[in-house]
Amino acid sequence: MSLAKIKHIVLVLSGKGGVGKSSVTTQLALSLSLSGHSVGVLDVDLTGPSMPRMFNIEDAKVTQAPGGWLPVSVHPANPQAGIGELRCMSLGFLLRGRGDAVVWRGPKKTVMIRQFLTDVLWGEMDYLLIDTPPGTSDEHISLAEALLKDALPGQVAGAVVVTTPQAVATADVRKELNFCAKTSIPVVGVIENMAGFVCPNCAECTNIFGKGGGQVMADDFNVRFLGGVPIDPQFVMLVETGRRPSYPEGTIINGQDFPKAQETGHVDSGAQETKDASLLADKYRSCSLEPIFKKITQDIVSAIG
Ligand SMILES: Nc1ncnc2c1ncn2[C@@H]1O[C@H](COP(=O)(O)OP(=O)(O)OP(=O)(O)O)[C@@H](O)[C@H]1O
Ligand code: SF4
Repeated sequence: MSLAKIKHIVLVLSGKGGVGKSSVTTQLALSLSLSGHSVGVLDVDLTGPSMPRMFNIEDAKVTQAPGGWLPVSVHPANPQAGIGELRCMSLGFLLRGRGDAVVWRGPKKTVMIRQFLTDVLWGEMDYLLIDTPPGTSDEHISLAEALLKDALPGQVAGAVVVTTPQAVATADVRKELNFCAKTSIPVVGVIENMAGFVCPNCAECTNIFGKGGGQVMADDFNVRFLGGVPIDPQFVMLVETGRRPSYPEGTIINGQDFPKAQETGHVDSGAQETKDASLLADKYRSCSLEPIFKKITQDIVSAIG
């Protein structure tokens, strides 16, 4: 099995679309890699594969080697800088055009998911993050069955469930947590995304959708609450244009002063700055969400052991 040399497999789930599951997967991957772990990201959201866009590697091609597909490199390891390598495999690389969509029926999707689990040559990796489609579809059941059948004991560390402050009040997230219970996939924890908004004018974080629902729900289900992540327009800018985030002086996020990106020594070359995948992790260091994900990944790493 191509997953044999992966230490920990983590699924990223969300009750419904658009809550930021792929953004969370991206940031977990960057954060784990910035703390020295080698990370693979497998995008099995077959109807809307977004990881190539998130990592700014949309034009990359997957190479077919004798034993299977070689995942695309987002960046190599840099041991001097304490950065682990990051690789990605997605159906998006196999589609011909950026706007192409997959309109397969269930059985074909099941076959593709199985192939992704068996035919990608990951090699040795500390973490494999699997970005799943929203909801609890047949694809999730196929994925859970295939993983639990083929994975080594203890290799499937569990699921990170992503929600938003509004979604915690709905049945979707609860369905997701019930799905984990039924399929015997442990819940690593819940992340509440879009918990507040970082104003680009004054950099103050305002909890426009309320706060604390994720914590309450995690308590109800007796699972870990990993933290709240505000909406930061600078993160969207980083993904969409590849430009390094830069904040006004005195940025306050989650009640704390955010260290000024300008002080980290970068020179913001604005529009001249081009999309460069090798610099994504470096630019992410200047994002207000980076310290939040650093703390979340530390909690995940210590929970998984
Ligand atoms: N914390 C955040 N701050 C700023 N923008 C965010 C945040 N979380 C998500 N977004 C943005 O919201 C949009 C939807 O996010 P994303 O694609 O991650 O959602 P998803 O749940 O994976 O959606 P899908 O239904 O396609 O699987 C993206 O443009 C993303 O950049
Ligand atoms: S948070 Fe402050 S600067 Fe931002 S829009 Fe509101 S009032 Fe204006």
